[in-house]
Amino acid sequence: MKLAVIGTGYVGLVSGVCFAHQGNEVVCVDKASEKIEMLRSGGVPIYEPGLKELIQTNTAAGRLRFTTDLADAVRLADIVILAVGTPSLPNGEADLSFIKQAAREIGEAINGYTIIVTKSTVPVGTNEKIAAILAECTDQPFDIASVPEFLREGSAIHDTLNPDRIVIGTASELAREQLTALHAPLTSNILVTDIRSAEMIKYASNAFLATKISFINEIANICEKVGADVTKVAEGMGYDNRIGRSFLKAGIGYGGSCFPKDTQALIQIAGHVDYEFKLLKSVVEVNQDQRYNVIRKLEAILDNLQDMTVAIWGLAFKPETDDVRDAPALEIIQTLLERGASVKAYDPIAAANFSKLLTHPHLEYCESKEEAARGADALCLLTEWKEFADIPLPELERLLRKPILIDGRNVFREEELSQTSFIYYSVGRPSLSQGVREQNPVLLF
Ligand SMILES: NC(=O)c1ccc[n+]([C@@H]2O[C@H](COP(=O)([O-])OP(=O)(O)OC[C@H]3O[C@@H](n4cnc5c(N)ncnc54)[C@H](O)[C@@H]3O)[C@@H](O)[C@H]2O)c1
Ligand SMILES: O=c1ccn([C@@H]2O[C@H](COP(=O)(O)OP(=O)(O)O[C@H]3O[C@H](CO)[C@@H](O)[C@H](O)[C@H]3O)[C@@H](O)[C@H]2O)c(=O)[nH]1
Repeated sequence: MKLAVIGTGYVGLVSGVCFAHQGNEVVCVDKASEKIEMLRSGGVPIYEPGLKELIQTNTAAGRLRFTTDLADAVRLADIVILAVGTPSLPNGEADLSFIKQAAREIGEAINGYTIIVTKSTVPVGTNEKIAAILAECTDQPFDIASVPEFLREGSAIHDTLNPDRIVIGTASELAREQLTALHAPLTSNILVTDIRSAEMIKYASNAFLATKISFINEIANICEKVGADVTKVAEGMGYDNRIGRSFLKAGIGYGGSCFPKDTQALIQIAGHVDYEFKLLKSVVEVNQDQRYNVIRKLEAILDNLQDMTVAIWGLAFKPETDDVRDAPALEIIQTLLERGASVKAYDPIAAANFSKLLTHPHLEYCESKEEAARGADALCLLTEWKEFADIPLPELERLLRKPILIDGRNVFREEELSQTSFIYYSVGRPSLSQGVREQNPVLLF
């Protein structure tokens, strides 16, 4: 099939490349000419394991090309995939301006029957608005479909080539047939729904996963007070198939380009139909507060952060990505700086993107984890990059001025810590934190 993919962010680029890899003829379009130039010259604007190689293979095979000319790509395509951004507006609603603009441009370009598929995450009812915009711009025949994307950054190619399910929301029999044929090589688990249900499936899925994370983070906070270990609690819960093991890792809360924005957008979607989504509001509130536990723990040990030097390991919102959108590290570092600390930060991949968001006279970006730790009064681990877990703890202890380690992702194990004199706080594992070990909680019931 001939596909045009509009937008070369994570979703557009990865899905375009993967569809090409399946043997389709794909043109990826972006209005950002610097991205297209980079892609044409063999570069990749995002860090995603395996993506560069897959782009090279499929470009060389002549199945994949890149352009800024949306009209040309759309004219040649049987199926047009919309994968532009839907960022948050200040009130939390999804900003649909990129979607509407792209829909107008597509409408003006289509040439013969075309299926327009929305992969961007959009509020319920948006695909109908897209259809209305298209109809205003063309008298050519078209159908629309909502095919939400579920890939995760860092494992985007694997997720796209091995999806748990494909959801196709459409009212058109022809679109259903063609889109089922397009996705059939990826999975047999294809669910066809009406358009509004498909749009809702995406938000409900992200909101549910975010709820699991806030739930386990609250359990972790209670574990710290009652002397239980959240990693054991999560393991014990996860063996129950009705609960499942995934998304029960306690930490500093979720970040990234999706959960924060999509939870806020769903609260707004509900609000527009006069429904207060109380549970999801609490999920967001818990998540927002969770990252400040890092600061609270530091202050519990150091008392005052003024003139302290704090090392930060990890800036990306999760490992294996250079994406720093809504990364918890941002607010944590800003708070440290506001409280008078100096910060030495290191991330293997994401520092360049992070430094576009935050510069400060007391914030230094370091070239290695060792450089960041050297001479610091405390170290906070915020992203669980593998290289952090690999460092021998006695070596780390020698680098730091004070052996204080706040592990926001529960990376280190008791056996490793027992050979050191670290004051160690993790998340929901009180038996490992010296501070709590010294004052075992008394349970009055
Ligand atoms: N990032 C993810 O992991 C992920 C996963 C699933 C779903 N989503 C959803 O997919 C959508 C895209 O997310 P992303 O992170 O890939 O986006 P992004 O913001 O990183 O990239 C979007 C791209 O679209 C381009 N663009 C905007 N308007 C255009 C136009 N008219 N013509 C051509 N190009 C245009 C922009 O220049 C940009 O490069 C969002 O709705 C997001 O919620 C994202
Ligand atoms: O047990 C867990 C799992 C994740 N996280 C955090 O949650 C955030 C999101 O992680 P993840 O879901 O792995 O990454 P994303 O790339 O943001 O993917 C989510 O958002 C995408 C965009 O909508 C969806 O397509 C994916 O299905 C959905 O998992 C990160 O900050 C993680 O550190 C935890 O704290 N604990």
